Amino acid sequence: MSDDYLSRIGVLIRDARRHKNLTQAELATSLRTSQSAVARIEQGKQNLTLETLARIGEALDTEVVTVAAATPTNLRIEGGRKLSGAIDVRTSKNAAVACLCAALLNKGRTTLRNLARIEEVNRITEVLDSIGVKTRWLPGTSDLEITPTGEHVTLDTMDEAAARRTRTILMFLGPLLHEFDEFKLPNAGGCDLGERTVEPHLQALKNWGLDVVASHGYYHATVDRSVSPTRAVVLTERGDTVTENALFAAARYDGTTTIRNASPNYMVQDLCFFLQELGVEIEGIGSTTLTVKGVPQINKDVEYHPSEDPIEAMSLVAAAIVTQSEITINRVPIEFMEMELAQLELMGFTYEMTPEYTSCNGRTRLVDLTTKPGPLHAPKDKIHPMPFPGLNIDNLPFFAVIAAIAEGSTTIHDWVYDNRAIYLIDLNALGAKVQLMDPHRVLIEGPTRWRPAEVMCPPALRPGVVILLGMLAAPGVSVLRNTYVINRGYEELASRLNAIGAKIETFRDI
Ligand SMILES: CC(=O)N[C@H]1[C@@H](OP(=O)(O)OP(=O)(O)OC[C@H]2O[C@@H](n3ccc(=O)[nH]c3=O)[C@H](O)[C@@H]2O)O[C@H](CO)[C@@H](O)[C@@H]1O
Ligand SMILES: C=C(OP(=O)(O)O)C(=O)O
Repeated sequence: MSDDYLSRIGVLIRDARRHKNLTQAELATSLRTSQSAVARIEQGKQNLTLETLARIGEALDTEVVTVAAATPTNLRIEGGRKLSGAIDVRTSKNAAVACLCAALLNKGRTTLRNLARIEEVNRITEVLDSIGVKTRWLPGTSDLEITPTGEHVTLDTMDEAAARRTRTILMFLGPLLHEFDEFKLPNAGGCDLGERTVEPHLQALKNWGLDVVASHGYYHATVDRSVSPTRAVVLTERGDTVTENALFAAARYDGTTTIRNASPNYMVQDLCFFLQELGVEIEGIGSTTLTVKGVPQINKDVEYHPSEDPIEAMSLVAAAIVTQSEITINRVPIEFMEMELAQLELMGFTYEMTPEYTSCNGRTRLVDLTTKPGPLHAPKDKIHPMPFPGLNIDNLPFFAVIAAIAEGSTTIHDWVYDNRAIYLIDLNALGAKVQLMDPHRVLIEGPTRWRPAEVMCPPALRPGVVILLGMLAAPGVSVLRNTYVINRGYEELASRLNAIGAKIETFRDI
């Protein structure tokens, strides 16, 4: 490589690292090299092998320096087509990750049936495999078998690159506090949505003696076995994964725990159902107070079917609305879509539903929903999320693309994430009129005269899909670049949409 080329790559790497808020030392740790080597690379003073470039690309989650098989996936979308036919909602990412972490509580074999085959699950199975928990897709199925191979997991061999690409690693704290008096985990990653809190997890787990110090890119955890919950554990945020961590701790605690301000959301319910299969007694599922009678040692061969994804259901409803299509969306977990549908009805949306039937977990209620195309108008009031049974925060971004086709102005207020609403202005490249009022509120003027565009996928899952849906609406050929984040949460989304009439081609650079 010429020196000039090396310094250009160096600048790209430096910029991508800063964008990820990593220090040179933190990047060096994930590359298993020294801070001075990273400094030399960024100054263009270090010869780079293709393998090193690929590893840097992975660590920074950027296409800039990615090569070979790790090149980014792009989508070419021929928009303006109507969709028709039927599509099934797959099982949810968020229940999958909760159950995968819960499998760490079990010394027996766990089989998770019909799991979504998505990148988020792949990252966690990579982490599990690297610490001595064997994972295996049963041939010809989407059933994942998880078997511990020793008395304890081996954290020293953890695939840190995989761990750092997901926030889920934070949910290893709860299961691992039962295994070790002292351990360390790499810091959590995931979608770039601004700062996301960790403190509520640590406050919750303190009740079981866990103390965590974060330094140099790791959580250093110690467990004081003399500490156990003496009164109700009150969560300082009604977070989904916080509640899950508290449940992991309570599940193998030799006693009964009451968890207050628990999230009653869909993935927490799925986790509770799975923990019940493991023999843990839980009362109050679906409410904000959970009472858990733990089982100190769990060694059971169990299977569990996580339920269908309300966020995918909402994504598909939005796809139908923006393409003005009549489609049937099968297996919609209706309890977790009621607010969204009520909000859509306020905007003039109509649909039909079948009677309810039960998901394979035996608990979650499903319907098949048929969308009816028709004109939509802006709602009178702002649209905002609330903890379940409110409108799901992960479904909020889809209202942006829906508001863009509705007549009038819609305000969307995302109080939850510091950095998610901002990605919605990428819809403007497709002709939408989305104005960022402040970091948490956007104002959308509809209807939109869509036009095709080439857009870099935002580094966040739901906004990425929102842009994709805008492209489905826009007549002409659009390109969405670097879509890893979409694959983090949706299984084969492009080909499944193609099966109902979309025209989306997947291609890679280089
Ligand atoms: C794997 C998984 O299940 N991920 C979901 C989970 O992430 P997770 O449970 O990790 O969500 P976070 O803990 O990051 O919470 C999201 C944001 O909401 C804020 N917050 C949360 C609760 C609360 O009572 N008050 C409050 O202010 C947090 O400070 C944070 O900024 O919940 C998020 C919010 O529903 C969803 O977007 C994620 O898809
Ligand atoms: C924010 C999301 O997920 P995660 O918690 O995995 O980042 C999401 O599913 O939209």
